[in-house]
Amino acid sequence: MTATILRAGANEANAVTLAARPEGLRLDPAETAVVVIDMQNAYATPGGYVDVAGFDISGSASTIARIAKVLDTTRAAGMPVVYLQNGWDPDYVEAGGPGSPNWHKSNALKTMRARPELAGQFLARGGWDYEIVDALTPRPGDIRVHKTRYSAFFNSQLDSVLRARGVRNIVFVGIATNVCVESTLRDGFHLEYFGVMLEDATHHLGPPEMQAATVYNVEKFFGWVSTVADFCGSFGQRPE
Ligand SMILES: NC(=O)N/C=C\C(=O)O
Repeated sequence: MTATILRAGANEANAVTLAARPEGLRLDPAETAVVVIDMQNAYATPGGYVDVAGFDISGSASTIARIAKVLDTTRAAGMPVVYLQNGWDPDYVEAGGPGSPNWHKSNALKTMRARPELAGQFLARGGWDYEIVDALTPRPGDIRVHKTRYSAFFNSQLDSVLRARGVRNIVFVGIATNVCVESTLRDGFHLEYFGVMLEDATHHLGPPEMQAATVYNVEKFFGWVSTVADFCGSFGQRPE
């Protein structure tokens, strides 16, 4: 850690120092939220969409356990927990038809088209695949936001939910590092949010280089990278 950045306008008296790369950050908990990206059965449970589509989800159990620790610390510190849930209505109108690139690129939609016996199973609101994994079930006071594309800022309530609470700093956890986490952190950057990714509370889709590539992108261009231990150590010391 070479330097420490205090976000302009933040309340220094309340700020907490978070070890991060490329610089440490001083963050005011009153302006900080944890955003949980897509910790749904689809992405983190055997039998869910990405498992059936052939991606390796062997790292998801340890990721879930580390996210649970982050959320305990976040709630105890009085900071908002915002859960994103990726998916569409049961008729898949929100997925877009052939006129949408999403229709062509979504591996959930492609897998269901290739295997008609799976039609309707993946990422449909109201179904098991869409639900948050049991171990991370939202608690009273947590916020759920639905999203229909990789970036959680696109056509969703996320920006309004955060701005209404005065949030300027977003700590990201979830799956997948290289798809929805990175897309959302990038869009947050362009909306002037300070984005921090907890690298060991995220998990990639595809080969391990994908995790490393996003860590590089975030650290070098779009935000800051920290760890679960550093986050819990810093924010866990605040009185409830
Ligand atoms: N949550 C994600 O990162 N999703 C990635 C792929 C997909 O939803 O098909």
